[in-house]
Amino acid sequence: MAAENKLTWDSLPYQILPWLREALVTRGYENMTPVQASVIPLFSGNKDVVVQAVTGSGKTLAFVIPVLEKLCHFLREESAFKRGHFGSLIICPTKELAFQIEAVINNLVELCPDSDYQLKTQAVLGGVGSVSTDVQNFLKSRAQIIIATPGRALEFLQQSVVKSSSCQVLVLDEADRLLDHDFNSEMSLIAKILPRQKRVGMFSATMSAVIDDVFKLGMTNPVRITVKSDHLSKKLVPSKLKLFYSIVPADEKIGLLFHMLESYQFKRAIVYFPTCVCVSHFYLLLNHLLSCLKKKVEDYEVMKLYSLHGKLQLETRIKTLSRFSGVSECKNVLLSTDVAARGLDIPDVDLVIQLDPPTDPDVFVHRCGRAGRAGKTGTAVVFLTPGLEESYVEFMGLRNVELHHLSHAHYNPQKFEWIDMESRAWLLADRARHEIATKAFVTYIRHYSKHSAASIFRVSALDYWKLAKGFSLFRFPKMPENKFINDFPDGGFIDKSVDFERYSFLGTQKENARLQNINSSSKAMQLNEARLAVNARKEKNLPWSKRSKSNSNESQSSLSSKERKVKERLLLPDDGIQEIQDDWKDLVRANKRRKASEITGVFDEL
Ligand SMILES: Nc1ncnc2c1ncn2[C@@H]1O[C@H](COP(=O)(O)OP(=O)(O)OP(=O)(O)O)[C@@H](O)[C@H]1O
Repeated sequence: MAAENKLTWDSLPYQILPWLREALVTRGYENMTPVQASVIPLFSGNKDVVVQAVTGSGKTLAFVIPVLEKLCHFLREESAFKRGHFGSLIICPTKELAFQIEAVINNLVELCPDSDYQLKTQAVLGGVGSVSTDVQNFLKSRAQIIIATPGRALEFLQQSVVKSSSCQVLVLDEADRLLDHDFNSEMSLIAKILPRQKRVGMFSATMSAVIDDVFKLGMTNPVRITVKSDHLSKKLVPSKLKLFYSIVPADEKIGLLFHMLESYQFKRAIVYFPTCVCVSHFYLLLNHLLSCLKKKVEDYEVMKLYSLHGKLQLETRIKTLSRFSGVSECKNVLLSTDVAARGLDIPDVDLVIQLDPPTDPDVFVHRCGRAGRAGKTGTAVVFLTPGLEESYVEFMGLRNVELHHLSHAHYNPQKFEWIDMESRAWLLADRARHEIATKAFVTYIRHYSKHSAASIFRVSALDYWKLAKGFSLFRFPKMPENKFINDFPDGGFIDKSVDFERYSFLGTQKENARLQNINSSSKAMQLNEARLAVNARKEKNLPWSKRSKSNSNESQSSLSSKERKVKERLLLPDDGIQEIQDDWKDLVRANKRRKASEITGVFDEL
């Protein structure tokens, strides 16, 4: 990092522990960054701090150094923490970030020659093993520094053998995220469990809404420290990070993305998508398009794609991140949800592309901030669709985030028509791909409805035809939003040439199940027809006054009340019981999954 004004470790108003100073220099941190110079003396002393500093400015060391110093001082006086006690709790919103913080600490601690200190860390993470395993490991290792995600941190603290009375420091990394409504209740309970006599540090690049919560966490005399990109500007992003927007119709986004990934010079890029299924769909599709290019162009410069989202196993997520960050001969591109938006420090990410702005404008700053870190240059581009979304530029300007227009003079949409053709052929080859694309489309719309800037991002104003084309859909799914679609086609069929009766799965098991389903549906239809005929005959024999009542009872009774509600919600035309039952089953499954993911943590939604 460029040392502005040479802030050496010796220029601190007190002397940093000699082993730590040496370890820092050995690890390449010759000088302090501005945020470290401002925070360390206060937080190592007796102040609680609320720190807002631009992405990539070195906030991690700004809390890691005080944490290590406090624990070393404690250990020097008390020689050890009692069994079941710990000295510091660092909470962050994602597992990836927890591992990253743990690595930064261990990287320094392993250079500590003084056997008196023996500082140890433990990651305590939701969805990883059980809390009782965490406790067993903790009692065995006697780790003094716990790095945890909020839900598991609370569970851990609630175990009777875990004693929090010796906790000296509480750190909230990405504090604004930890104090928002998703985690607020856990954080309040954690604050009640921890002793009052502790230092608290809150860190983030965005701190819009946390100030009211400061006192809830037991901060007695907090100091607010704000470090902007340079002293004169109010900018919330690093000065070497250039922010751009491009106006792109929804059906041209993938073409333009391809163009940029092909023609831009970069080492590592992160492309953000709104939901896990969107990442899965576009990861598969883009990989296919890349393989097409490799066949067409002989010396095509290979680009490697990676996908990351919260529905992947933790092990896969960690492996993906390490491969994406590792040495590579070619350009590396990570397709991700917001699971990689905050805190991740991946070397040499120099390009960030957002296919859509995030629902929370603060997340925009964090996403962009994966590039242009530690004084390096970076570029971040967001795609906006023409119409209402253009006002996002002004909206962000009011938040001191200045976006510049990026035109793509060398981009010729016609040159990318092959993408539409290849995508179509690829989807037609396997009905499963169309199912994923459909799910991605639905989750996209659900996600779009959650934008906090609701006047800019209106579900009713979306261009559904172009959007569906962007997802390569052959048929609109049944969903309440269909009422917003102009000239909604009969049965939702967009591409009438696709015969859905014959549209098959590549996998034999799925295809057999589909064929069986068709078979049993047609049998059910025959039975139903027979039943209707019997009913019609019965009705003929009924007195006239009772006819209509019995008719309505008949049609209603074949559906359960829940199914009826689903039918109403889906605005279905009266097109068969089987489909309603399928939709109902899907909804029940989705609800179960949602409940399960609520238990494992909100970030699993990403
Ligand atoms: N004193 C220093 N000298 C040189 N490099 C540093 C120094 N402090 C931190 N860095 C490097 O700067 C990069 C960014 O640091 P860090 O991840 O702590 O940023 P951050 O402010 O927490 O960012 P974010 O807001 O995105 O979480 C890291 O690669 C880190 O190694």
